[in-house]
Amino acid sequence: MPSWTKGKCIGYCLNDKKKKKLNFQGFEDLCRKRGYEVTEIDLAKPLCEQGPFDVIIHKLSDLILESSYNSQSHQLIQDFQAYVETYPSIILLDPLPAVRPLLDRFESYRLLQDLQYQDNCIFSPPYVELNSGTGRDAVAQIWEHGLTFPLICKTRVAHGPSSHEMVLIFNEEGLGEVNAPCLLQSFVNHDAVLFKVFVVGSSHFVVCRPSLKNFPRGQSARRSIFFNSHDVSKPESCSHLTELDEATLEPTPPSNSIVGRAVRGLRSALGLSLFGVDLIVDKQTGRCMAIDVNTFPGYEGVPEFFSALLNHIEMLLESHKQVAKARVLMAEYSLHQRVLHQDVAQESTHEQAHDTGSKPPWVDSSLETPKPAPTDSSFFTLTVLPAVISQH
Ligand SMILES: Nc1ncnc2c1ncn2[C@@H]1O[C@H](COP(=O)(O)OP(=O)(O)OP(=O)(O)O)[C@@H](O)[C@H]1O
Ligand SMILES: O=P(O)(O)O[C@H]1[C@H](OP(=O)(O)O)[C@@H](OP(=O)(O)O)[C@@H](O)[C@@H](O)[C@@H]1OP(=O)(O)O
Ligand SMILES: [Mg+2]
Ligand SMILES: [Mg+2]
Repeated sequence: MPSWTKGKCIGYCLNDKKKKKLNFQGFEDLCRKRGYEVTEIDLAKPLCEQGPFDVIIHKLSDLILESSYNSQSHQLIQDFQAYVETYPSIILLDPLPAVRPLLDRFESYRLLQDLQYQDNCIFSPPYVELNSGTGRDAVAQIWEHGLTFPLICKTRVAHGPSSHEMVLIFNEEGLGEVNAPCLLQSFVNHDAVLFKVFVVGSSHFVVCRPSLKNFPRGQSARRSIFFNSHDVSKPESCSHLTELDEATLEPTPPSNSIVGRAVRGLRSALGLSLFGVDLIVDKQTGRCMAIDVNTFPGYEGVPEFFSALLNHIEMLLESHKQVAKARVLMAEYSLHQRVLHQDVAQESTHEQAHDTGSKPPWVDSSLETPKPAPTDSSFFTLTVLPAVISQH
């Protein structure tokens, strides 16, 4: 057990369903084996009585959403946010302001479009946001934005059981059956295969899942299909909607380079450590399309999830330690500079040599002549700090 993990405390805050699905006890056991303390956080009790924490892992999506209409949830979120702001040394996976955009499809799909502008290798199907009324009110926009039938309708809210209720719409008539707030997106044929990319810090893992089958492009007389996304794209999903009508070859998975570009682009746009992105390969163009981004997803099919998560935490702890060290060094340096300036002032007054007796940290005592001292504090801000930070 490395000695530096001793006494470090990892707090977590997950609902019962998430703990059970992840088998989170396995993660707790792994952490304890490596010398960490692990504490389950009870948001109803004062946080300062439960810590101190070095790391907090959470999925507070339910509470964040509830906080917009429930004063009790609002208070709990405020208290949590105030606590982590009071102790900025806590490593939070992930910060609440970074999580929020992924709970709203309007925001997350805008992010996907930005990604397409920045890197024209990662596409996302065209869509229209519906703020009020029914889909009928969006007909003009649908044509204007170049959307093509069939359309897939998704709720604006991206988290929670009802957020997975979707509709496949085959004609303008069908648009009358869906209500705002929702998003209408072109359906893209992709041979019923979904590539789920699960991200943990700088690592990512790709798993294959079933997905919706192909449909003829353009308007048709078909009636709309209402479905739950968890019935089509979970590992165990078994639905007539995922059975292809024609025999086709399996699509070629997106290349490592494309997946890597999508992950890097999203990681820097989102500022999250734990997220997932769903990719499909457009049957017509062969382009890789991002169709969904999720905060702290299930990582089902990723046996390395716990070790990747703990490795990521250890990398962050180490990097915090280095930054803290550099700060101490910088403080010592400025203090020494001040002492030196005082001495120089005194020397010029008394016109005599003066030795402070203390050695600045950059003087290597094993050498006969001291290394030249840096000339000003910019040495640290420009050289030492960036070097330390860039290593992490
Ligand atoms: N534009 C699209 N074209 C083709 N199929 C799509 C498209 N968007 C979604 N799908 C299909 O619908 C399913 C659900 O869509 P999406 O991933 O957006 O829903 P979700 O409920 O947010 O999923 P998750 O459980 O991953 O959060 C996908 O797994 C895929 O099979
Ligand atoms: O983490 P939760 O339990 O809340 O559910 C998440 C679910 O994971 P799980 O079904 O394995 O648990 C995820 O599935 P995968 O992408 O991993 O397939 C995905 O559907 C998220 O959108 C869900 O988040 P929510 O809709 O709740 O925001
Ligand atoms: Mg999805
Ligand atoms: Mg989703």
